Order: sequence, then C-alpha cells, then structure tokens
Amino acid sequence: MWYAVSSEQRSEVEQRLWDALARVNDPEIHRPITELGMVGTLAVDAAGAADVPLKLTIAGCPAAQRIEREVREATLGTPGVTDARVDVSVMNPAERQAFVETVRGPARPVQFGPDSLTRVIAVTSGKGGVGKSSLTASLAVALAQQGLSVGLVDADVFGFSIPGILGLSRDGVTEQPTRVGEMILPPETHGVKVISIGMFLGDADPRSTAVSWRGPMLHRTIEQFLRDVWFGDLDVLLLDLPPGTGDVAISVGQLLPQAEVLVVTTPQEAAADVAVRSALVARQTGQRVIGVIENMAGLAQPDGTVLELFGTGGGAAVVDRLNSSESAEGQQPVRLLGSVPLSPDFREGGDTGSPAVLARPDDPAAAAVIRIAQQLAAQGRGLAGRSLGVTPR
Ligand SMILES: Nc1ncnc2c1ncn2[C@@H]1O[C@H](COP(=O)(O)OP(=O)(O)OP(=O)(O)O)[C@@H](O)[C@H]1O
Repeated sequence: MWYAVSSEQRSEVEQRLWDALARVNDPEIHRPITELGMVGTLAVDAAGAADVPLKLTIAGCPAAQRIEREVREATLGTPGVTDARVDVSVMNPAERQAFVETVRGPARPVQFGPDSLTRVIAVTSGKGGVGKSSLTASLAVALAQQGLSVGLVDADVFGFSIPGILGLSRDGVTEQPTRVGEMILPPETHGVKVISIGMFLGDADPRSTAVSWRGPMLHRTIEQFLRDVWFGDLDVLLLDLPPGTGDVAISVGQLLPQAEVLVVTTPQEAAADVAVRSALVARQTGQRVIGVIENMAGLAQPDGTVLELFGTGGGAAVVDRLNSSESAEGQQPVRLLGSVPLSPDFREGGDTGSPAVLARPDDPAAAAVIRIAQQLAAQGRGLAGRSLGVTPR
C-alpha cells in the first residue's frame, strides 16, 4: 500500500517533504492529509523534482483545488525540492473505507451520547413562527464567533429554514453535504457545521417541497444525522426542533437524553401556555430546560418610543410557570436568558442568508442574541448524569 513506506525508507529530502505535507490539513476534516491516507509514496529525484501522489476522497471533492494548491506550495517550500509534480487521483473503495475509519473509528455510535463532552442544546417553541429557527441559527453563529466549535442540526422537518437563514440555500438550490462512503460531511458556513433535512431532497426545490414523514421515519432521520454525519469534536451542538410537542422532540429526548433545552416564546401571554407545554415534554423525556428566550419584543421607533406589537411579559410568564410546575422539583431554576426585540435588519439578515449577528452586530436584536450566546458559553455543560470515566478503587 502506498502509505506503508516507513520514515527509514525515505531520503532526507523526502522526509522533509513528508513533514511539510503533514502540515496541510484537509479543510473539512481539519486533520493532516498525511494522517488521512491522502498522500501516496512520494519521491524526490536527484535534480530535486518531487512526485507527490495525492488521493482525494471523491471525484469533484469541493476542497480539491484548495488541497492541491496547498500541497504544491508545501512541496515547493521544502528545502531541496525544485519542482512539484502533484498527481491527483481518487481513492478506491477500500482506501475510502480506511479513510472513514481513520476519521471516526470502526464503530458507528450515535455521537453526542451521555458520555460526550459536547454540550447539546435543543431549541424548541410552542407555536410556529416565533423566530425559533432565526434565533437558533444566530446563536450558533454567535457561539462560533466566540471561538467555540459549533454544529447545528436542523430537525425542523416541516419548516426547515436553517440553510436559507445561513446562506446555504439560494434560488432553490441548497448546498449538499459531501459523502465519503457512508460518512456525511456537513457543509460549514459562518464557522458552523450545518445539516438539514432540506439538504436531502435531491433535485427538488426546497421552496416547494413538503416533507410528510411519520414518526418512525423522522426518528431514523434524526438518528442518521447523529450517526452518519461526522461533525468532529464540537463544543456545542444546537438542534432546531419543530414547534410543538411532536415526534421529533420525543426522538431527540430518547437519542440525546442529556440535551439541554431552550424555549423560545413571544411576549404575548397567550402564547405562554403552548410554550410551557413544549418544555414539559422535554422534561418528561429527562431533558433539562435551561432557559427561555423571548423573541419579537418591543420595536424601537425613530422617535425613541417602543412599539410593543406582541405585548409584554410572555417570557417571564413561561419562566414563572416552569419554575412553579410540579415537574420543577429537583431541577435547576429556569431563567429568562434574554428578550430579543423585533428588528427589520435582523429579519432581513435571515432572508438574505447574512445573519445580523455578523453583518450588523450593533442591531438591537443581534446584540441581544450575542449577549445570550455569551451567557450560554459562560455556563458550560453541567456534569449531571454524565459518566466521568473514572473507576472507584
Ligand atoms: N426579532 C425579530 N425581528 C424581526 N423579525 C424576526 C425576528 N425573529 C424572527 N423574525 C422573522 O420572523 C419570521 C419567522 O421566523 P422563524 O422562521 O425563525 O420562526 P420559527 O419559529 O422557526 O418558525 P417555524 O418553527 O414555524 O419554522 C422570519 O421571517 C424571521 O425573519
């Protein structure tokens, strides 16, 4: 096999070249291409001309040009090398399987189980249209901005909108994940690795395609997202759940019982009942409700007054009800993490795929989301219910 050449069999200059190539990372996997079996047996002749066999996972791999350019630069930057001949080819199935196993190990466990160090936060709401997806996407981007490694699963089957909000879907065409054998690599945007049901519709236009699956199919899809989509090491995984108390929320409860839950509601007191119900379902499946976000709060007017389009007090009402419910026994108190005002710029950022938390961080809604992300990042993940991997003597 081409990567069986040991360092003793390489000449000095070939070893230097190998070491230089070990500093080139696969941009999707973030690991050295030499470790991933992507560099074959290289050779440097007496005149300093280097032959570098470069194996890509799939034909038309999106990162191909970048990898090839970086390999060429690393080769020409190696002392003793005068010329670079990079021979690009595609891995055969056995090589691809070896690649997949190097990346994620031979087993295919559900990632982010109870022993995982990744903090899992599911975002839910009672009613639709309260801005849950916009907030989840913006929180993900804001957390990535704070230096965290962030993944986002759009599990809102009927209302999948995350690819659009994050600029991964334009004019009816949604960016596709890269498939390497049975491993799926999620597209990354604004520092967030994103997977969405909207990426698995084939050629169908997501703007006019409905997904009408029953519970078992939904469960399998969420399970596949957690098993086959390779996110790598994440600090935080956010899940955008469908509104209400449906099958997906229950599946997430079963697959990720350690998930923490954020509830999004509007200031309208009438919306509180249904928001409380979605949080109670989460508690029934053993998840911990960590906070409530009130969205669509007062819109600032040019004259300085505030228009309370949806009234006031909804967020606080949900917090009070959750803290005084029977199910609160033994739970940490739920907090109101913030109130996000209505903002035309925030809406427009979502419509154009350019989140306001990046493009307009001073916008009042974007600034409120950034403050919520800071609180979440500061909280860290509780250890409750997690095995510490130590055996008592
Ligand atoms: N703070 C805000 N200011 C202005 N517009 C907002 C705000 N939050 C959300 N919106 C807008 O409200 C609409 C609904 O938001 P979004 O799709 O995020 O809701 P949702 O709760 O995820 O809905 P569903 O779950 O039904 O898909 C979008 O057009 C979004 O841009």
